[in-house]
Amino acid sequence: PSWNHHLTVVEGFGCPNDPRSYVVGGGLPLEGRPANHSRISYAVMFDAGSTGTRIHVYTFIQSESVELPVLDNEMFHSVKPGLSAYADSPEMAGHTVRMLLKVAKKTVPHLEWKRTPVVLRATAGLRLLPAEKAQALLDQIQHVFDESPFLVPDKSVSIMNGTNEGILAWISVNFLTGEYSKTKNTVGILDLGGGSTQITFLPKLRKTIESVPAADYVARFDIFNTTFELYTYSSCLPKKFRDEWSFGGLTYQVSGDSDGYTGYKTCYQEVLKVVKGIIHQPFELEDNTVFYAFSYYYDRAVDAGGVQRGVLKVRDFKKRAKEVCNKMTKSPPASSFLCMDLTYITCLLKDGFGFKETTVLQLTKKVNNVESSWALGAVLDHLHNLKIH
Ligand SMILES: Nc1ccn([C@@H]2O[C@H](COP(=O)(O)OP(=O)(O)O)[C@@H](O)[C@H]2O)c(=O)n1
Repeated sequence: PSWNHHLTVVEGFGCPNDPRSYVVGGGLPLEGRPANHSRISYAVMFDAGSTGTRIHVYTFIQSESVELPVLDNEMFHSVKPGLSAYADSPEMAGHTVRMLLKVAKKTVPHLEWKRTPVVLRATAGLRLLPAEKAQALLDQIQHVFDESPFLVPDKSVSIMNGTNEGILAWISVNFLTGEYSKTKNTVGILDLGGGSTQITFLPKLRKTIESVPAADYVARFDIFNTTFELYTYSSCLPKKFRDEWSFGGLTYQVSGDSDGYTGYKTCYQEVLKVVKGIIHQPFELEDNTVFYAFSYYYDRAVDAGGVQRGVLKVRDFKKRAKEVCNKMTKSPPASSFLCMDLTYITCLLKDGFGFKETTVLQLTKKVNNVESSWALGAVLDHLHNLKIH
């Protein structure tokens, strides 16, 4: 199979410097596209996350000879807060999705609307809401989709489980790095969201698969006549982000304990209580497996001033956590949750998953200018039915 990964930014959407929205494109020059043997198609995926709702509009070139399509374009736009903030006013959730659909209408040519699928998958935010509140939000969105001029497939609006989030993010990143076709060099993924965290990789040793504590740590799916067998683990962990934390229509005031101890060591002991023992440590986390870490891993590394050319060792998180936390004992911090978050990440990586301090992580927001998220994998699964089980 041939792969086209030459994606370049060609046009901004909305405000040109707005990091929440952009379009990438490039791919093959138009005159280079074989007219009879390939066709252009579009797909719309909504990521209803705990901290925001995002729309991805993908343009694919499908040639007859290649099983998977070539990604030509991604139009992306995001809004805050996430849909769970509208737990008591579902019509606001519908309004959010209706507004974002305007992006799809601008991107997809009019004639293609009725052939273009629209799908929404919700993650931790809706998973954590009472079932009837989450259902009211989903019903409202289904209604907006049904009213739209796009193709609405069966089960187009649903809550996705954490395991699928991990697998689909793995598919996305390996599709974008082009590592699918060379199964030996696939990269692992680490995702840390507002309400859940995932680790997924292709084990090199049989023992890693054999030593999992439960069957749902292993995911299988078919692509290119190969069955991939991945180690995947998704965990939902209590977290204290922000000084005011809103969820499901309630706002929680979060404050420090004035009599409590401060500093990295004490903070680490506290975080350890949450992480230790509840996360399975996979048998192998070999130094030669590259892990791509995104979402909060990336955001917090940037906040800590620690991303150098996108590469960071586990011990760099620890170093920055120590500096930030120990400085806090002397003067008030610039960002009140940075100490806690960096300590949390260090603890999750070391004592949670069992990474070595020397493990190198590839911190990334985008791969080849396309958002690193499960959304692309979810579209590929939808279009090609990868039979994940
Ligand atoms: N396309 C995306 C999606 C999420 N994110 C970041 O990922 C973090 C949390 O993601 P999320 O709201 O989807 O959380 P979960 O619902 O997955 O727990 C935030 O820092 C987002 O800004 C991103 O950078 N790009």
